[in-house]
Amino acid sequence: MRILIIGGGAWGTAVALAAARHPAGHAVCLWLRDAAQAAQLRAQGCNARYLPGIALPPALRIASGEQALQTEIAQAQLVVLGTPVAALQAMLGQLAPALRPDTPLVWLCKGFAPTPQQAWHGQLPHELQQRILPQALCGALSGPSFAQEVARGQPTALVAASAHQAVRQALMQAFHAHALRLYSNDDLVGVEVGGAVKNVLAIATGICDGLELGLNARAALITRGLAEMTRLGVAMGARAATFTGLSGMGDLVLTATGNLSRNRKVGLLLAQGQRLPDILTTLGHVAEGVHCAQAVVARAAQLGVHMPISEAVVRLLEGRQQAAHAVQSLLQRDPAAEAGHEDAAP
Ligand SMILES: NC(=O)c1ccc[n+]([C@@H]2O[C@H](COP(=O)([O-])OP(=O)(O)OC[C@H]3O[C@@H](n4cnc5c(N)ncnc54)[C@H](O)[C@@H]3O)[C@@H](O)[C@H]2O)c1
Ligand SMILES: O=P(O)(O)OC[C@H](O)CO
Repeated sequence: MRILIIGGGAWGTAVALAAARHPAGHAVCLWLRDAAQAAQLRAQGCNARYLPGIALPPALRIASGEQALQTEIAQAQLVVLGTPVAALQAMLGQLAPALRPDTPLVWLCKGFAPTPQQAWHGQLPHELQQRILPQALCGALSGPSFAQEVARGQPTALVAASAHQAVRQALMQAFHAHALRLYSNDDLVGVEVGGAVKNVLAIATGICDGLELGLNARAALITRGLAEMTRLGVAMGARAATFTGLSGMGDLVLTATGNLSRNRKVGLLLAQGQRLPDILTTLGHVAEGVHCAQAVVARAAQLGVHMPISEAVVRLLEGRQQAAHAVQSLLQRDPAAEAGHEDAAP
């Protein structure tokens, strides 16, 4: 299979590695927008900035430049977009001239478009795609997955999400092997909402742990976070069952508790009193929850969905509230019933 992965950050590179190591012997190309970085990857045989110490197999081709991109897109049997959500709108436009209508197109990003000044602010990846490439066969590869672990070949389960069977099958053929296990799901909305909202909730859990509120508080936050993620997803047309799966609960647990998470790290450092711009500078990687928290809350408000944890994260990120006050405001809310038990009035 001929596979093109666009974006040489941590996750794009890890996914390219997984495809290149597949026993079927796929022909894999990793395309980077930065020609100097591409040359460095070729020269050093690893992606020293994003995945230091992990060797790239010689068979993995590294490409750069607009002409090479258009040629690779036209020849690919699967195109994978590994860039952050903020780059998706532009990337979809770049793909348009060469993408064949029967070539499956899949994105790896997790978030809502964080572009307040644009009309598409707060849209999910598939909503952007529907505006720009409405005919394309699309989907997402999501689920609990730290790039470093996938790159090292450690066991990981992912979700191949698409309404199109051809896309789910292409993903299985490309990646399912050895330590990487893929599960299919046709609820793309649910998978995208889970991937986006878990980042915001991981910031909240990082704050909770950074303030040393305890393991009980962490479990409460994750569980109630899952409830608010599910409420938003269902209001947007997703199936509730998706949120109990890998791209919902699975990714929420990983990102909220795993110290490899950039979003969790943002929360831990905010709890120490560090300033958000300083945190983002030292992080050196994208933390999607920071960029899309406001969009999550705005989208929820439009739909009349209550998301108290995400709302508290937005107040903190915008500097409108201190962490300790956000905790107080969450604890002081009125008693409520658990989801599915609304008749059991408090
Ligand atoms: N790192 C992980 O463990 C992981 C796992 C699953 C999903 N994701 C998701 O994958 C997406 C990418 O994350 P990452 O970890 O690779 O980020 P990263 O910060 O490691 O790298 C981002 C990469 O995207 C590139 N980029 C940015 N704008 C671009 C553009 N317009 N065109 C081409 N390239 C562009 C940057 O140069 C950089 O190489 C995010 O949405 C993230 O939530 C990450
Ligand atoms: O490091 P994070 O917080 O961006 O999370 C990475 C992945 O999305 C975990 O599945």
